Amino acid sequence: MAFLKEVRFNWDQVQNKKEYPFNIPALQEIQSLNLDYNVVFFVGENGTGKSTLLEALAHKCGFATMGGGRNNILEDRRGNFSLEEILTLSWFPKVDKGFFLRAESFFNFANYLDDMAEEFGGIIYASYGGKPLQQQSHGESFITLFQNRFKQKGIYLLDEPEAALSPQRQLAFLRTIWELEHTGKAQFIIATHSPILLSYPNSCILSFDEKALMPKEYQDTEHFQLTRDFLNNPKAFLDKLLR
Ligand SMILES: Nc1ncnc2c1ncn2[C@@H]1O[C@H](COP(=O)(O)OP(=O)(O)OP(=O)(O)O)[C@@H](O)[C@H]1O
Repeated sequence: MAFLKEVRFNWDQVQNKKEYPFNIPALQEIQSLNLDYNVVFFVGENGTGKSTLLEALAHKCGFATMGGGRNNILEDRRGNFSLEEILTLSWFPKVDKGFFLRAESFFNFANYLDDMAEEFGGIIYASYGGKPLQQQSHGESFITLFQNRFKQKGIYLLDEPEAALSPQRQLAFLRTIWELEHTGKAQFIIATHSPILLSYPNSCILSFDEKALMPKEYQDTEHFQLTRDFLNNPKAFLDKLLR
């Protein structure tokens, strides 16, 4: 269910649009962003601003900025979250549960759980499959997280969840998304480079590659087209690339 309907950007509060995080080209012309979909994807080339917007949304939702939910206090020491200050979120209904997954700092999140377990005991792992995430492979710990922590009604902000997942597990993850979203329990906003995840039906794909962030059809994404063309003829691609 789409809980977060819209994000408005209050650019009049920005003094210098040349400085990070206000200098992201795909965002600078945007006054409001329609997020009224159960599943929204952010796509775009590396460095186009997907994580920056996702982190600002996570911070605005009150989630731990290194990843986690509201009750986790794992903060990003980079501490630059000024983008969130110019965002106004429109909710209906408002939810305050959910999770922010950052694949790149998931190790820190697992460490954080271990520190908490030392202080409060193994009960800390109850929502994470009953054992330390560090004792599982990267991919297994992601699956454990999805299966055990992604149950509550809420908003799930995921930054490159495919990072640790095999193609088969990415397909399984599509099923996890479906089970939560089609029963009205969850809204997902996912930054991804995965053509498998992007195939999820009835989603909204927002492309950061355009002059201003805009929706794109799955088949029109570079992720789909490049992967399709490559797999249709890997040899021709490699002959051209490696000569
Ligand atoms: N703390 C920071 N200070 C200054 N610039 C930054 C900071 N963090 C990111 N940037 C820059 O902002 C731009 C957007 O970065 P961001 O991480 O949001 O991109 P992205 O689309 O998520 O990339 P990727 O697909 O590689 O994860 C990049 O040019 C990056 O170098």
